[in-house]
Amino acid sequence: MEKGMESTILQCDGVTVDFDGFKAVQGMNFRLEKGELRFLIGPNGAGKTTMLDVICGKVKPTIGKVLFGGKVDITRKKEHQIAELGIGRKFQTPSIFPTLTVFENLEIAMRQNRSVLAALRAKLRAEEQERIEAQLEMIGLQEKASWRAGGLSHGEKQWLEIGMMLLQEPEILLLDEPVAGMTDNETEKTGELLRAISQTQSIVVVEHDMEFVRNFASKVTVMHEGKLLKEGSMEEVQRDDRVAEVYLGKRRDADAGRSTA
Ligand SMILES: Nc1ncnc2c1ncn2[C@@H]1O[C@H](COP(=O)(O)OP(=O)(O)OP(=O)(O)O)[C@@H](O)[C@H]1O
Repeated sequence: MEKGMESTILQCDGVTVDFDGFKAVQGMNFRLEKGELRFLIGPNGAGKTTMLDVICGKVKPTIGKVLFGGKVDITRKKEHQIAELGIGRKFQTPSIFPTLTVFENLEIAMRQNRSVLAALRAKLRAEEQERIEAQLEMIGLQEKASWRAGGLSHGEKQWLEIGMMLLQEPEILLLDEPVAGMTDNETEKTGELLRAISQTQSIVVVEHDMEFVRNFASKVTVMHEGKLLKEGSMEEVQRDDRVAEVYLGKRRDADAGRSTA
């Protein structure tokens, strides 16, 4: 989709999550446009992961709405129904089949409705073979299609899992710290992969690696104590005194902040 024709794919209105009296998220508003690569940042315990959990249906908000595609309120739907609607979640630890090849992992992901054995036994149609090959190219693993997935590097395993998610054709991908533990080179490649994906899909990334965010974010959402603290470009966010305060734990001198911004 052209950037000028963006429209809202996800809208969270006044989301509050209460864990036995503790409000992990409080009145959070969040809006994601189609084809956006959005970064969700904030100090430890800010509520970022809980927001992803709400969007994918793992956690139910006590108050608030989550509208997908402008009309469906998904807060009452089950996790698997939300996944079927087109919201894919990737956790930090890869969930690949280590003893199967890279290609077989992608094959299984494409045929998610069948059992592993049935998926591997069914003959691939030419068009399915092409889809897997295109996916291998996108995640940069064409040369390793016949490798056992368990033998891949940490970064490659993450890309394989992203490729597996993409074969399920989600409209939104939710990623939790995708570059944690990656080498600089792998981190750079991951940023480029996410950019490429955002040509056709929308992505929300929870991230602590600020250099990665600086290099790849156009819009950043900052959370603090369960609330929206600031939203804007990385430059705008970095200039904000309240953001500096929550990250550094002290108030930055406002004048000094302005003169160095
Ligand atoms: N199931 C739960 N029960 C009780 N409290 C929880 C639960 N899950 C999270 N919390 C608390 O909610 C708050 C927000 O947690 P969350 O994991 O969303 O923060 P975060 O911003 O993702 O932090 P981090 O960057 O450290 O992963 C934290 O104080 C956490 O301890």
